[in-house]
Amino acid sequence: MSTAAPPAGPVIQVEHVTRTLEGEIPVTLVDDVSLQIERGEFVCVMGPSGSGKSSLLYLLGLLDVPTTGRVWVDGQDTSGFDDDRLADFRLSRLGYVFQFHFLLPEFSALDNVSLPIRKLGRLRADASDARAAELLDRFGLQGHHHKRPSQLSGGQRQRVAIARALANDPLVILADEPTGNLDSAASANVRDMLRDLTRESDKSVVAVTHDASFAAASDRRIGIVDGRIDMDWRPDRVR
Ligand SMILES: Nc1ncnc2c1ncn2[C@@H]1O[C@H](COP(=O)(O)OP(=O)(O)OP(=O)(O)O)[C@@H](O)[C@H]1O
Repeated sequence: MSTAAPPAGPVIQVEHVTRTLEGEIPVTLVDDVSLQIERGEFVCVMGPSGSGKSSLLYLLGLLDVPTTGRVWVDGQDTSGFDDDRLADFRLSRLGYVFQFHFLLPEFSALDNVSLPIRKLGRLRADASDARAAELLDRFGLQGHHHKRPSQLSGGQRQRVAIARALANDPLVILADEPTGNLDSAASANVRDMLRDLTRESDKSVVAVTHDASFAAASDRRIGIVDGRIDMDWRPDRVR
């Protein structure tokens, strides 16, 4: 699968991004973070519980809007985007994998992957289903296309979720504890699938995780403490 994106510039760039929750006692979730995610990087975000990792991932993935600062995706400043434009950007350029799969329980695996393709509207229904089937097969789900999420194992469900995240050929996959509910064999499988995406294409993966094997497999480790970047390490750059 190829992406039509130009191979220039970071795929996500955030500058001086802060996210504050207003209230009697305001809470700062993300505190003046600036970073760039390059094309093809496998990035692992780590840090103590409650340090703001998920909050940062939501800002990178346009699932939340910063209180101050700017987020560029694919070279475009998203700060002036209205909700429709943000939704379109999420659907066409970004993919998400969460700890809980969030598959639609009443739909088959095939429909769960095909629905976002149909929603984007670039392919007809039959072509959307064909692409969904191809993605499921790629992740070893032959013979499971017509099963509902409840008829699949945890690892299989997460592979459907990865296929769904790839449905519209995104530039980046944002993953929040993608192996948090899986046993070690299924975790390794999901980790390798995400890593392989960054090796076979110039897609990037940003994964929030407590899984040390993710960090070992990553190109870059970002540490978050108290909503700030505490470490940003690329092993290949220090050799
Ligand atoms: N909607 C909210 N209202 C109040 N506090 C919140 C809200 N969302 C997040 N927080 C708080 O903000 C902080 C950062 O949360 P976040 O989920 O980003 O951390 P995290 O590093 O991903 O944690 P974990 O590893 O436990 O998932 C935490 O202290 C959390 O309790």
